[in-house]
Amino acid sequence: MPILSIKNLSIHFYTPKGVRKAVDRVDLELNKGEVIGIAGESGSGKSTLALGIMRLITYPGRIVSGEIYFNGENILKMSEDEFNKKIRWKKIAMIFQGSMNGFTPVFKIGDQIREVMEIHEYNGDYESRIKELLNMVELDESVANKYPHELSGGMRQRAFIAMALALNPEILICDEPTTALDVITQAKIINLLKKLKKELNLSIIFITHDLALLSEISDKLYIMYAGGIMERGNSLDIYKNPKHPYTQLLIEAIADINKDYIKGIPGFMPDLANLPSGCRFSNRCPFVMDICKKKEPELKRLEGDRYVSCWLY
Ligand SMILES: Nc1ncnc2c1ncn2[C@@H]1O[C@H](COP(=O)(O)OP(=O)(O)OP(=O)(O)O)[C@@H](O)[C@H]1O
Repeated sequence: MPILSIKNLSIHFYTPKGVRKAVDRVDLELNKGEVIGIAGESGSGKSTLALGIMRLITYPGRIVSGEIYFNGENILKMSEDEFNKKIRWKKIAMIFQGSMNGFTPVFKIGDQIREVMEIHEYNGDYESRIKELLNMVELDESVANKYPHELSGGMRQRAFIAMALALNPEILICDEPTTALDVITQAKIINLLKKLKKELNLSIIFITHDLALLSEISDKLYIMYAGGIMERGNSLDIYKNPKHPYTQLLIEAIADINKDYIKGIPGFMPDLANLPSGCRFSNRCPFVMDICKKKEPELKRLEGDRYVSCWLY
C-alpha cells in the first residue's frame, strides 16, 4: 500500500474572473522511501497540489473533490483538529518556497525549532532533539544559538529542513527548496535530502520547474501542466524516452541551457478559468491533431508504470 495516495483531486480558486482549476482530477501515489518529482512550468498547479496535501488551501481556493489517503486513511475526512494533531508536521511536513526566509529574524534558530516542537507536542528531551536535528542536516550544534541573519542561505535552508524533521515525519514535501540558492549550494541540499531519505526512510515529494535538478533525486516523475498530469512514470525512463510532447519540450529546454541559450516552449499556458475543451496542451503542441482540440485525452497506461495523457498514443 502506498504511504500516500491521491485520487481524483481537484482544487479550484473562485476568482472574480472565473473558477480557476489549479488542480484538475489529479491521481498520485507515493511509496515509502521513494522520491516523487513534480515538474511543470510556473502556474501549472504544483504548489496548490502540495498545499492541498497539507490541507492549507485558503479562500478563494477550495478542494472541490477527491480523496487523499495517508496509510490508507482519508485525511480529507478528518476534522481540522484531528488533522493538526495526527498528521500535519507529525506525519507530513513541508518546506515551502522561500522558507529559508521564513524564520523570524529576532529569535534564535534553536528557539524557533523548539517552538514548533512545543506547538506539535513533541514527546522527549527538546535540547538533545535540537542537537540531533542540527547534526542530521550537517550543521554545527552552535547554530541553535544563532539568529537567522548570521547564517548563509544554504545554512538557513538546512536549519529549515531540521525544523521540518523535528517531529520525525514520514513524508517531506519540498516545494522549490533550492530556488534562491547558487548551484553549488543547490547540489549540497539535494545531497542532504538524498542522505535523509536513506537514513530516515523518508518519502519525499519534490516540486520544481527545474527538471535537471529532479534528475538528481527523483525515483518517479509527474509532469504537470495547467492543473493536470500529462505524463508520469519512472524518472530515468521519462528522461530517456519522454512520450508526451510537453515533456519532450521541457527536456529539450534543459539540453538547451547547456548550450548557453534557453529555448522556451512557444506560446502560453491556457487560462485556468477557461481551459480548452480538448487537450490542455493543444494550443502549443507541435503535433496537434483535430481530435486534440475536441476531446480531452485520458491519462492512459502505456506500459509498466508509464502513463501518458495524449492522443498520439
Ligand atoms: N490565492 C489564489 N487566488 C487565485 N488563484 C490562485 C491562487 N493561488 C493559485 N491560484 C491559481 O492556481 C494556479 C496554480 O498556481 P500554483 O502556485 O499552484 O502553480 P505552480 O506550478 O506552483 O507555480 P510556481 O512554480 O510559479 O510556484 C495559478 O496560476 C493561479 O491561476
